Amino acid sequence: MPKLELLPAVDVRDGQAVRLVHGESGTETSYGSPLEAALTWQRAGAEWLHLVDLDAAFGTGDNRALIAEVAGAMDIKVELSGGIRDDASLEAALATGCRRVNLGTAALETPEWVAKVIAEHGDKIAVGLDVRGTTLRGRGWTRDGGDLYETLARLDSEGCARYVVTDIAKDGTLQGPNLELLKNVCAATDKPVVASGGVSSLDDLRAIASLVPEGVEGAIVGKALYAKAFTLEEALAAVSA
Ligand SMILES: O=C(O)c1ccccc1NCC(=O)[C@H](O)[C@H](O)COP(=O)(O)O
Repeated sequence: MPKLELLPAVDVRDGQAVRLVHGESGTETSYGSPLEAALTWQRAGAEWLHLVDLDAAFGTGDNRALIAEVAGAMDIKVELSGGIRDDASLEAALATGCRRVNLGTAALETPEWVAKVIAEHGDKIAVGLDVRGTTLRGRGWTRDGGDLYETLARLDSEGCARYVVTDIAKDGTLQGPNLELLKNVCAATDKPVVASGGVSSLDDLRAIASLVPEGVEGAIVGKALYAKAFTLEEALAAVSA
C-alpha cells in the first residue's frame, strides 16, 4: 500500500511564519523566519513543503519575493498556495520552481480560467476545497463560494488532478481531522485527496493513513508541528509503519 505523504506547512503573513485558528486573519501566532521553518522541515526528512502566502490569500499584500526565496532554497517538492487567481500570480508561482500550486478562490469565482489552466498545466494544478459544512469558502476563507460536491463534479469533468480538502472549523485547532469529510470527498471523486486541517497527534495521522486505500494521498500538518505535539521525524515514522 502506498504510504501517506506528509506536507509540513509554512504559512507566511507579513514576512513571518505564522499559524492561524480557523484560518482567520488576526489570530496569528508567529513562529519566526519562514525560511528557517522550511529548512527545519527539510532537514527532518520532509519530501514536501506546503507553503502558503496568507497575505495574498487575504488580499492584504503579498510575500511573493520571500515565497520565491523559500521555494528556491528547497531541495524537496513544494506545493504553493494563497492568492493564485490569474495569469500573473500563476506565472509567478510556477516560476518559483514549485511542484504544484493550489487554486482556491479562482475555482469558485473564475471557473473558465481554472478550466483553461488545468488543461494547460495538468497535475501542476491542484484545487483547494476549503469548506464549512459542505459550503466552499474563498477569498482567504472569508466568503461563501458554492456547494462542495457540485464544484467537485465540475472540476472532475474538467480534469482537475488533485484536491486539497480543508475543514475550516478544524484548521489550526488541534482538534483532529474531519475523517467523515475526507471519506465523503474520496467517495465522490477518483482523484487523489490531500487532507488539511486539525491534525493533533500521531494517531490522527494514522487515521488519515488508513484512508489511503480510499484515495487520500497526503496530509498537511501545521500547528501540531509548531506546538511540538510530535516531531516531523516521528510523524514520518508513524505513516511509513
Ligand atoms: O491555503 C490557503 O490558501 C489558506 C488561505 C487562508 C487561510 C488559510 C490557508 N491555509 C492554511 C493551511 O493550509 C494550513 O497550513 C493547513 O490547513 C494546516 O492546518 P493545521 O494543521 O490545522 O495547522
